[in-house]
Amino acid sequence: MEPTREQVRAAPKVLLHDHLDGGLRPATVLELAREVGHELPVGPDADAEALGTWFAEAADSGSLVRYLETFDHTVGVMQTAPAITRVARECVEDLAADGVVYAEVRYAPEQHVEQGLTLDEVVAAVQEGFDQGVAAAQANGTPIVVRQLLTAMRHQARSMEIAELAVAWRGRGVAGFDIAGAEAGFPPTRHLDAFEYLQRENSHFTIHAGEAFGLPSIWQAIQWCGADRLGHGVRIADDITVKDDGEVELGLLASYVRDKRIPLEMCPASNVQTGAATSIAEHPIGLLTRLRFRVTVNTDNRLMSRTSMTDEMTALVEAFGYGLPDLRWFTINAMKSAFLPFDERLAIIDGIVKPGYERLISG
Ligand SMILES: O=c1[nH]cnc2c1ncn2[C@H]1C[C@H](O)[C@@H](CO)O1
Ligand SMILES: [Zn+2]
Repeated sequence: MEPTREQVRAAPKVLLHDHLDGGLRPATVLELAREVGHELPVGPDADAEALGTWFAEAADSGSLVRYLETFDHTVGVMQTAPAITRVARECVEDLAADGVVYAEVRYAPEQHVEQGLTLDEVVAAVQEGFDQGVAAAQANGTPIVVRQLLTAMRHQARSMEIAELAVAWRGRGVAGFDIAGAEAGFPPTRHLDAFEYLQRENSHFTIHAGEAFGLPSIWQAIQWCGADRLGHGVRIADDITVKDDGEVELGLLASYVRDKRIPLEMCPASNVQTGAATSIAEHPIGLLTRLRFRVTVNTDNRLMSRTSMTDEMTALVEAFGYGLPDLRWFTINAMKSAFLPFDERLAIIDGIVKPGYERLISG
């Protein structure tokens, strides 16, 4: 039996790949833009609905580079500590209201220093907002655990600094590191020194790879840089052949990713917008799930992709006929792959995820 949208919303969900600067409420962008004098691409009379539509349509471009241009209008209004704290608090409130019980939310500190904040002040402002959001969600009866991932922009040259920042903030709300931005032309090995440093420090990191560029990017992320997880990784499907008789053949890299249980942070709606997949129904997540890769389901950018965890999972239910046990599998995959200590992961799996699905399945 396919779950209803309301059941999907009620199910405990785990989110590993969500950008803070890709998840603002349209109304908040409008208000902050007015406060700081940031010029938006919509007319002065546009309301939140119209601005939300602008983001979704502008991002629906078939190109990652054009998709990323829309972030000028979110990053542009996140340049002061109060603005950043507000966005971070609302992010947690929105995720908790959507039934997310654990989230790792990422952003690039280096993009929030235009008006004089230090990198450290940016991380502190986000943490303040996360703490406020967690307290509000707890009071609301929808408890959530949230961690930051610090992203370095792959076309810039600050990855070592950001990696050091992630290590300095370890244990104070930051669980790991990431690189993002335009993929083609900016291979992860450009930042090898940062990844080697993180490994020496026993830190965790994920790398956006195999989204707008193919197998070489995934190969470098894993075999040169040592990524714990892959951001997107959809193009791993290029290394899988499905023959006419249905037999499946995995290339060496695809085998490695599956054998080592390397988590794939899949973001179906975002991939359709950037052209990494033609539709949800044709998204490689179907094949990869069937082949039992370590697949996880994520939102990427809730504003630009007009999505939520409930939307992503509901779309998968509609496209592939998944039931609650499948959604539980994605969720446990994600929780197993989180950058939290093992005992804390287990506590969420056994104490929250499994009983939550059990109630829905038996009820
Ligand atoms: O899907 C993505 N691929 C590559 N980069 C991305 C994606 N979504 C967001 N970003 C970029 C734009 C943001 O400003 C930055 C940090 O969150 O990460
Ligand atoms: Zn992303």
